[in-house]
Amino acid sequence: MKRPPAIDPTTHALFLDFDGTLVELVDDPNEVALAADRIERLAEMTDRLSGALAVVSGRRIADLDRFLAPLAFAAAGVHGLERRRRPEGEIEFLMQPEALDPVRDAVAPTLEANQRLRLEDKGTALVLHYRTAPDLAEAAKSVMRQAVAGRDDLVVMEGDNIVEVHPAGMDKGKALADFMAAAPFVGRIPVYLGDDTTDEFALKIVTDMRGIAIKVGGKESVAEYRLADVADVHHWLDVCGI
Ligand SMILES: O=P(O)(O)OC[C@H]1O[C@H](O[C@H]2O[C@H](CO)[C@@H](O)[C@H](O)[C@H]2O)[C@H](O)[C@@H](O)[C@@H]1O
Repeated sequence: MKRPPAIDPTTHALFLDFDGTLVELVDDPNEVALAADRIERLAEMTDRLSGALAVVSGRRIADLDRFLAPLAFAAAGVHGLERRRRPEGEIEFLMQPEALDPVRDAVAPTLEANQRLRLEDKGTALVLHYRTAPDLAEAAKSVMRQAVAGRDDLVVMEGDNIVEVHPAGMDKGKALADFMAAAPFVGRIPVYLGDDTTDEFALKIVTDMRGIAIKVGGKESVAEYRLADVADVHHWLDVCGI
């Protein structure tokens, strides 16, 4: 396992995935938690990086704000379909929730029949969770694939014990590249930390940009560097040089 190098607060920009990177994975998506001192540390790092720190998540930005309260951070939410370039800025929504109404209708009977599946409606994305019902994984994936059949404006994306449908054309890599094109990120070298398959889009872009791509955990990755788990991420954030 190759440990990441030190970070220079004057030349790097830091992008952090949320679930599985900053917070431990748990059964109930509403029950994740980050200790207050860890949130303070992120704010301190934001200051040292002159604002060049963003959370890049599959979560809605409103949900990230709830978990990171009382502070707020620059963020790309729902894999980039929501954007906020500065902590105090407005959230931009790149798609409207109505696009997913036919998918909501299509999955409703499966949810009714399989009540151990959990639907997370993020407005611009719909997620079926099967962490507590692994035997229903195939049913969840199948209903989502069928719901988008013939719709080239929607994609199915799989994550850690979830299957998600959202509008096509966006992923964490594209979101990161857009952030890197404008202040306060432009001109810096990107550093990205993420654990899941959906983070590979960003880890690839960062590798192409000759940045520092850091995979959290043991899954296969394009990333050059590794951290073992969430605890190791927080240890590294404390010693990384920012
Ligand atoms: O991009 P991320 O910040 O890693 O968000 C990815 C998804 O995170 C959440 O689901 C994951 O975490 C849950 C809580 O630990 C867990 O129960 C689930 O199995 C994981 O996949 C979130 O609920 C999703 O909307 C995000 O897309």
